Amino acid sequence: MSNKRAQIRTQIRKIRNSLPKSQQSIAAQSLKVNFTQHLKSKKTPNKKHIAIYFSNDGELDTSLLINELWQQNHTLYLPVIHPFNGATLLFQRYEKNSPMKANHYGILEPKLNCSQICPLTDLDYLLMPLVAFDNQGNRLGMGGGFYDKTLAQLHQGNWQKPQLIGLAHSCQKVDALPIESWDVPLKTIITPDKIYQW
Ligand SMILES: Nc1nc2c(c(=O)[nH]1)N(C=O)[C@@H](CNc1ccc(C(=O)N[C@@H](CCC(=O)O)C(=O)O)cc1)CN2
Ligand SMILES: Nc1ncnc2c1ncn2[C@@H]1O[C@H](COP(=O)(O)OP(=O)(O)OP(=O)(O)O)[C@@H](O)[C@H]1O
Repeated sequence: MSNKRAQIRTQIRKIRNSLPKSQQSIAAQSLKVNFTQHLKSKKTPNKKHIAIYFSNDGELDTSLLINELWQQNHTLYLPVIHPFNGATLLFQRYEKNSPMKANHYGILEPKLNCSQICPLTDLDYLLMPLVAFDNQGNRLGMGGGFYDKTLAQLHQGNWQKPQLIGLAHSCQKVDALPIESWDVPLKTIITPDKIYQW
């Protein structure tokens, strides 16, 4: 792992973990507004299959957005760390009463139920956590390679679905990230202040 990537991770994780609670709450509200507006701007009113994540480590809080998307009758999924297939993710249906358990990192995920897993290319949107992003839509994550390995199957060709959308605080933006061959750049990143599109 490049030292520079590790340095950026440590630095940005520290900054986002020190955001005051009041700012986190405002950011969660703005995320809800920004993503729902983004959906509306697409003028495709039907219900979508959307993978999201449970916030951890100072990440942009998704809880308000989750409730809003349920109210709008979209179908939601959360990442589940694959029980044996290396460090990849499965996306499992998430409903209000889904049984949950903490994963290796203490992040809640739905208890594995194979009948509720959505194939990656059946998702309309994949909302992704990230530690840092840059001016070109490159993404640096927590360092497990979970999302990159999961997306590797898509990266081979031209795919329509899912649309990859990164979620981040504005303070997670850097000018340029040192990129690696397996990094999958994002076309959209939503922050509380701005929607970036490439
Ligand atoms: N909210 C959220 N969920 C997610 C991710 C994420 O980045 N955010 N992931 C994105 O891939 C996957 C989990 N990846 C993670 C990788 C490292 C750590 C972490 O806290 N690492 C500790 C070391 C802990 C240990 O090794 O036991 C650390 O770096 O301090 C957390 C999640 C799946 N779910
Ligand atoms: N497509 C891939 N194929 C094989 N190995 C990969 C792939 N993507 C990432 N890796 C491995 O995973 C490790 C971590 O990758 P990286 O630092 O890019 O993770 P990250 O983007 O920060 O984490 P995450 O995607 O979980 O948020 C790398 O050292 C690399 O060896």
